[in-house]
Amino acid sequence: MNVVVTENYEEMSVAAANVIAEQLKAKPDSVLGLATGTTPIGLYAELVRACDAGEISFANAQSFNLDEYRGLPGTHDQSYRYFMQDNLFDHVDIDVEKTHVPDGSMEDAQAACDAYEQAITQAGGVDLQLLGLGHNGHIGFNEPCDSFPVTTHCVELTESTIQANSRLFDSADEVPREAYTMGIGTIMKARKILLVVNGSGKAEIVRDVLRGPVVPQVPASILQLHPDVTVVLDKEAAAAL
Ligand SMILES: N[C@@H]1[C@@H](O)[C@H](O)[C@@H](COP(=O)(O)O)O[C@@H]1O
Repeated sequence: MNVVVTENYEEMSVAAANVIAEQLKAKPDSVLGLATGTTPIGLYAELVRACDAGEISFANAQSFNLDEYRGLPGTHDQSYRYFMQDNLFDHVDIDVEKTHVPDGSMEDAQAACDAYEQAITQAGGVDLQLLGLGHNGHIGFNEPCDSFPVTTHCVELTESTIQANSRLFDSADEVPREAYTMGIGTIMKARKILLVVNGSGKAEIVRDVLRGPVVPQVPASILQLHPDVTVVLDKEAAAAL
């Protein structure tokens, strides 16, 4: 595991964006696994800048996002599809047809998840998967539980995740209770993984993830077993290491 500690959020964002930029330069038709949340907003802004400047191109790339709220159409301003359009897709040269986010408006959870898993396989798998980290160690929406979920599935969100994400909705009541997410197995199949974390509030969970035992109660701890992981932290998130 390659752990990079940066001074602040801006440096973290640039360092992480550089990993994605290098991937695109080495393989223009990369399959990128993308993430939402507040953590990658600066990283996406840096990718938009690099694309504008002609340093990188997404023209031949494909993308698969980690997760989506169940029940939110892509037009809802808190859906992850909307987030991706707003923060990245609308501002770079990616073909929107080649961008994939689980379809939160599909009622049949099993069908939605199976179709997504199949689409990833058909694309040849993910070359580089970007991840943020939940306060409880979740990645995507793989919440702490008793065994690692393997494939894309429907999850019930924990109360702590609902509370954490409620800041983006008008109230906690409006946060969907379920989501579709890639499984831990789906994530671990990515050829490379890039985990990005900032802020003192995540220092302890970063320590548990990187230095603690590999247990499904800390879902991201499984990354210790992946052969090619880069972790980019700001110094606050790295404080307990
Ligand atoms: N499903 C997303 C995760 O993919 C994300 O990594 C996490 C952390 O979000 P933030 O970066 O806002 O702390 O929150 C959400 O629950």
